[in-house]
Amino acid sequence: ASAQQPPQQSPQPSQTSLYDRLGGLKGITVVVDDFIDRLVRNRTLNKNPAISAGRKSSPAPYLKFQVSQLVCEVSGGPCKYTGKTMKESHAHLNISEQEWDVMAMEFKRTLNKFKVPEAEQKELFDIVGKTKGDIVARK
Ligand code: HEM
Repeated sequence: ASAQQPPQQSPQPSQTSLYDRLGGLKGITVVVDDFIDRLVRNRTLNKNPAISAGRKSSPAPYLKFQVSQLVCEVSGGPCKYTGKTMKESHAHLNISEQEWDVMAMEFKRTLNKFKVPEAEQKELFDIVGKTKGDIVARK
């Protein structure tokens, strides 16, 4: 007998994409809409003059579009993100560690509001967490 048998079954497809579990673009755009609305009115973030100026150059509807495209792409959806890199779009904003935490808290509020399950929340936080090094500029 040969030492190596072919596997009897190919591995099960692990699961549907995060994109599909979020409800596709309909789910993603609704979540992003609420999240960006929270960020643009957040007092702590608006105290940073660079962030406040960035809001003028990038109106909320534009941010909602770009962030939705990005989330769609990285969660396995059919979109192609065509915006700037996270470093290019945030380097001049002088974002602090504390401002990052405020953003994460608002994100959590949005996800809870729409009852996004824990597993999907964790996957989203892992994705967002990877951008921290490019977005946070100071302690
Ligand atoms: C404390 C955290 C964050 C703050 C305060 C913030 C704020 C901003 C501001 C003000 C702009 C517009 C900049 C300008 O026009 O000069 C911007 C752009 C953008 N941000 Fe953020 N952001 C944060 C985190 C994130 C995260 C975590 C993501 C996604 C993972 C993200 C995705 C984007 C995208 C896609 C753009 C548009 C890029 C383009 O113009 O092509 N941001 N952000």
